[in-house]
Amino acid sequence: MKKKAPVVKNQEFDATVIDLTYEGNGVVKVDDFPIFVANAVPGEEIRVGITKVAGTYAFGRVIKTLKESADRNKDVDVATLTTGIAPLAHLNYDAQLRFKQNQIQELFKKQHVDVEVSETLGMENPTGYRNKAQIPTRELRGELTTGFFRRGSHNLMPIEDFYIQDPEIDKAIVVIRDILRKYHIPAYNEFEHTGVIRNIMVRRGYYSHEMMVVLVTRSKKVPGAEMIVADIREALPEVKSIIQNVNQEKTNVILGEKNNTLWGKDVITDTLFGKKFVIGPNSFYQVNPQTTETLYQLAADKAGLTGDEEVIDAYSGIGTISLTIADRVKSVLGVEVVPGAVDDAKRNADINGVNNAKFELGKAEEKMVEWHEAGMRPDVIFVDPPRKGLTPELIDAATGMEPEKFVYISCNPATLARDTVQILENGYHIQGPVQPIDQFPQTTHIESVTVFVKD
Ligand SMILES: C[S@@+](CC[C@H](N)C(=O)[O-])C[C@H]1O[C@@H](n2cnc3c(N)ncnc32)[C@H](O)[C@@H]1O
Repeated sequence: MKKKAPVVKNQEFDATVIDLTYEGNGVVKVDDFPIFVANAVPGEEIRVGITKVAGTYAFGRVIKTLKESADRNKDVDVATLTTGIAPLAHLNYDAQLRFKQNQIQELFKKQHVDVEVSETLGMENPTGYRNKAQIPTRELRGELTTGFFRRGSHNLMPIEDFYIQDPEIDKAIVVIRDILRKYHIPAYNEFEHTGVIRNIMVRRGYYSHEMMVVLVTRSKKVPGAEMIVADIREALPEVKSIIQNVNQEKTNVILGEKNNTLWGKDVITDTLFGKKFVIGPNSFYQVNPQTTETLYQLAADKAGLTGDEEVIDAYSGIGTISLTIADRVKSVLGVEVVPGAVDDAKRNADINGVNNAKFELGKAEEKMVEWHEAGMRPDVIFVDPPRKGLTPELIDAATGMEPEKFVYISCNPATLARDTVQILENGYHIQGPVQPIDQFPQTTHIESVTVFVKD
């Protein structure tokens, strides 16, 4: 029989925070029954108020902190902590880095994989790093408002300082918001599926300072588009590209597939390792330009490239890994599922005069099987999948091609640890420690590089 919850809604009591969840919530327990509390740091003593009781757990809030932890970050305001933009910001940066190393260790342990995990490589200045913002807009008090959703909700909280974004992007969001207000452009209403502007996306090249503005709209047309474009150009001279992206679906996915360039170029450029990259609106580009070079350098070094290798770069995006390693290998073949990103990758190879890199459009899990069946024998395979990780078919095909090295760049240690079990079963072992790199400070996201070598 299900045990009755030992707490009820609105109950208050004092407790010690004993742990932190993957989502960054503190954990307190009553008779072994877990209660998840936002903005609570392990070691702290708090007065908890129960906000919701579910079957086997409950949620609570901090009513009062009775004893503060030395790991608490005091340099962050309440608004940032209330939104979901920086769910680890209540921890000081050292504690965040330890949390990430520890998460990876725990997830491997759960899979019974014995592996060493190095200390997380962190940033010197771990705020204001994001080169891309995707800001939701909603009508609040009769006007289009920008901000971020409160944690675990779709209630927009108006904020102007997004804490982890490039401050120039924060300023641009406010400017664009005010221009849209000036022309009375209605924001999206997700309940009624009405309104015009769903999101404002801004991307800014870290080195180039080129800015792209994408207005994501529910409607096919943007009323007053010409005036809006003129005002944005005048107010934000860094803007090189203004695009309308149409998303008419009832979905949480931000971008639709259709883009309409309202003014300027259809891409912006940025630089990595001295190479130039064009980046289109739908293309993935690492959001932390300051740590991306470290990440790629590490992956390339760990692969021990000598110049003779035939390489596969699965999940190749706009070709950043392929093109930054191209002069250290014989050839590289990328595969990527987003057509615009493959176009960008091909353009990037041309721009940089790289002629030993090729890119194919397709699902990595299908292409790898095709290439395996065609008898391809790469020396090194890099994989850099989205959070859902690899498929069993991809792992079988990749290991079946018997590369000497298999370099796994992961943004989700849970799927990394899961996939590792199969890679090890298929005749590979882990070389050296897993290296976490903090691509996403203040958030619970964890990036790492793991190298597998053929037994
Ligand atoms: C984490 S990003 C890595 C991109 C690139 N390696 C980089 O560092 O910029 C993952 C990429 O995989 C692509 N992708 C997602 N699912 C895919 C699939 N099934 N097959 C191929 N590519 C896929 C995404 O569009 C995205 O560009």
